[in-house]
Amino acid sequence: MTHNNASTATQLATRELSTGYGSHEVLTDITLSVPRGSFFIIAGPNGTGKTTLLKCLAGLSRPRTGEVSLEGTPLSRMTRRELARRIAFLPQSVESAFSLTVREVVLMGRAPHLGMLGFHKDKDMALAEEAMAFTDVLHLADRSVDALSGGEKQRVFISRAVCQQPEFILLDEPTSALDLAHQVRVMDLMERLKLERGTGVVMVSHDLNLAAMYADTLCLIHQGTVSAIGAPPQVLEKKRLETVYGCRLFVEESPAASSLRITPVPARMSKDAASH
Ligand SMILES: Nc1ncnc2c1ncn2[C@@H]1O[C@H](COP(=O)(O)OP(=O)(O)OP(=O)(O)O)[C@@H](O)[C@H]1O
Repeated sequence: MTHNNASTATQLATRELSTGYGSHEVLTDITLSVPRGSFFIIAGPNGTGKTTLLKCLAGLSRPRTGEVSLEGTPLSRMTRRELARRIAFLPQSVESAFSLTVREVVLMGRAPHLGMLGFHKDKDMALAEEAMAFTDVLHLADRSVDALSGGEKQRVFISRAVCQQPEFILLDEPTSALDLAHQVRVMDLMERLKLERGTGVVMVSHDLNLAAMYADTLCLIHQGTVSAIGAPPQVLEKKRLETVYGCRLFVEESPAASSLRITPVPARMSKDAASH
């Protein structure tokens, strides 16, 4: 089922966003928007401000100037609870302080939706089961999260975000510690969330090849500003990427999904790269 267009009017957007830490300005004048039902990937070299941007989009950091808004309402005017109902954020690493079972962690996704007394209802339990099935962790439901592998844990925290039923899900490098099969699994899950539930997916990733295959919009950040934004083939231009990343690259047609494939070139082969 493809999500209808009614909700694509809902946008998570920044306008002239600038921010930093102390005297260090990290992001300058970032204006972008992500519609619901789209897959938006943020890439760029280390230390260029991708995580900082994602935290601003999640409402966890306030920009110094400019604004982040959801459906036209500035995040700064929304309560934490409302934000948590509408936007799920998965940081680079999630540590659980207590030894909780997978079901308990996934149920935590319902917290922003609970009534005054904070009791889970049958509906919350059913949504947790559904989220665990969607992310293929149902068979782990009664296991302690602490005793799971990195890939399994990653899926549990994605499951918690799915259970939250957010309009937007924001993920910081969710595939960086995963093997190839699990990388594709996480990307496929996000694609299903986008298509079946109309969720807006915003992901920070260093993997330009995955971005080329999955992103509707790729945003390349360089030195705190948007270097390029658009469909992956428009952004993944050899000269631009070599300038931004400061290395030689092969950029060629990939056999997969008629997308581009980017390969960094070892120094000993860099003469060959010039001709590609
Ligand atoms: N809490 C902080 N206090 C001070 N400086 C910070 C803080 N967090 C990040 N920075 C600095 O801000 C800059 C951008 O950091 P950020 O984590 O947003 O970059 P990034 O593009 O996500 O990097 P990476 O690809 O390495 O994860 C870096 O120079 C970093 O050292």
